[in-house]
Amino acid sequence: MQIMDTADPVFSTAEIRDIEQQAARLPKPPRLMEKAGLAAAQVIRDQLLKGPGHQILVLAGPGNNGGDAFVVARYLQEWGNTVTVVFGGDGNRVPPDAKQALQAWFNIGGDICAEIPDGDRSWDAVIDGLFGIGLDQSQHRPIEGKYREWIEAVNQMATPIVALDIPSGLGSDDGCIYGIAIHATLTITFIGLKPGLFTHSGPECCGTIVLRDLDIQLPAPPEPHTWLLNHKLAQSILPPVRRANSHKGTFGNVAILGGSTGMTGAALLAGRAALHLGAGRVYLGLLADNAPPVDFSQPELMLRPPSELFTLAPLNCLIVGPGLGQSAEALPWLEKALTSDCTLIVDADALNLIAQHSPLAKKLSQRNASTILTPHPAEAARLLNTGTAAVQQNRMNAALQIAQQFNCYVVLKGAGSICCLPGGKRYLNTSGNPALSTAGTGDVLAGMMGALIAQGLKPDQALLLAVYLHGAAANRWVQQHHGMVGMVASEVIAEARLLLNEWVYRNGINGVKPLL
Ligand SMILES: NC(=O)C1=CN([C@@H]2O[C@H](COP(=O)(O)OP(=O)(O)OC[C@H]3O[C@@H](n4cnc5c(N)ncnc54)[C@H](O)[C@@H]3O)[C@@H](O)[C@H]2O)[C@@H](O)CC1
Ligand SMILES: Nc1ncnc2c1ncn2[C@@H]1O[C@H](COP(=O)(O)OP(=O)(O)O)[C@@H](O)[C@H]1O
Ligand SMILES: [K+]
Repeated sequence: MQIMDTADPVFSTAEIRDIEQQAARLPKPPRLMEKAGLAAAQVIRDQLLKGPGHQILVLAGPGNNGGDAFVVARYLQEWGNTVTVVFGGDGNRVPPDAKQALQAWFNIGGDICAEIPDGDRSWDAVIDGLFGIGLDQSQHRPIEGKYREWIEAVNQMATPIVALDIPSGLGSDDGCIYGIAIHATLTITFIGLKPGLFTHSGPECCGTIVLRDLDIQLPAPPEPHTWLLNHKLAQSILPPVRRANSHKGTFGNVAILGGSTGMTGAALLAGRAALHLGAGRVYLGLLADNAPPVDFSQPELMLRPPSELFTLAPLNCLIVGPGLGQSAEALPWLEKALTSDCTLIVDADALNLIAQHSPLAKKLSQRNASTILTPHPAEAARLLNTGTAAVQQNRMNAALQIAQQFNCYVVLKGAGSICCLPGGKRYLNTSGNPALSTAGTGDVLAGMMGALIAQGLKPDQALLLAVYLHGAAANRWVQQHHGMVGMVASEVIAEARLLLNEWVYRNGINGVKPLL
């Protein structure tokens, strides 16, 4: 199994600029702004407004994003709507393409306003063409003044908002909000997908995302380094259907090291997740003084003293961290885990201990077998010796740095989790929701990953499938419960098991013959 190479690429702002510049150097350069504006107007007409006769408010900014807005305004007006354009720039100082688009808007009798018209006029749609990928992301310059007021005003309207290219105020590379951002119903993005649409505040600001690639044909398009982790990709890395002639050894052994006093639940959750996602055998080594000898509601789990984990028949995956704690007692166990020769998943306090003890960090980066690190943003900050805010301001970069520093597979968790492979390839997860913001869901993710490794998936496959499946399980729960309140980590396990079975056995249950 190889991770499919037809996955959807995601491009940084620099890569999008490179594509634009290469297109401009073609013998017959495409008129990209005209194409972008027309494509967006068609989506708005066909998918949102569904016909003419609408009142539309268009916000146009000082750069080429404003140019796109003028083109959209012109088409929607020509197609029988009443369009009001509010323009914040200086008509003489806009870039050349935008100037042409503004002139074309004037040529059909269009007008511009300097402010959103007062009064209780009701709009059928607001088009946001204030800022696109040209938003200044270098100095964290916030949006202020009239642009801020306009964004505030339209966000408060109960009107659908369509963002052109990216919601204004959202960083295309990092998903950060620069002071304030448009909360769009629909984002029509041009040329390529951008990371900021999918991580940090991106999922909250973008609404539905539609890509219009503008059909740019380049002789040497840039090689993507980032892809979307979506349903299509997840379906390409499923474990195979089970052979009839199998036994528990076929589906591998997972062990979990953690569960100090007061935190045994974390290790139990990881163990239950590993069991329910299909591992053949699951062992737990609990550090707690009075560790229970058995989990009575999950007696299939094999509870052992931690030392026994290292004497077991070959392990396919060792998970260290859930409920491990940061005591002096935990340290030697972590050290032992780092020297193991099976695939290792390092989670929770194991990450915190590595951040505090440089010999452990060294051992980690020198491991021969594969290692997957699963930090949430605060754990990532400790590993990088920085603050959580700094990690969140550039999640893409933080994930890459950790992967490179420790030569590991990484998932940087949180809204729009970022998976990074040791070579630097990144995948942006599109599943999941805030119902997951509850204790224990990270332990469940680690257990799910371990189960997939035990069943034969490679570390990159197990990482990507577990992250997507975990979010998809939470999405399914939310649909069934009509909201996001009160899901508990154990419920993610049940939903994930159901989904995985549906995906693997979508063509029926192989090997089971109907009764005659
Ligand atoms: N260049 C091209 O070939 C194409 C560009 N397109 C559009 O052009 C956009 C990029 O255009 P630009 O590079 O002109 O950039 P934008 O139009 O996104 O923004 C740049 C303008 O915003 C101002 N600005 C930046 N940060 C600000 C802040 N925090 N507060 C206030 N003002 C701020 C800048 O001074 C500049 O005037 C894309 O997102 C896309 O919408 C599309 O038409 C497709 C083709
Ligand atoms: N708002 C959210 N949107 C999407 N996923 C989320 C959100 N909040 C939390 N999650 C996911 O839930 C899990 C939480 O993990 P973690 O913080 O380690 O929890 P714990 O340590 O309690 O097990 C991660 O997989 C994270 O990506
Ligand atoms: K915009």
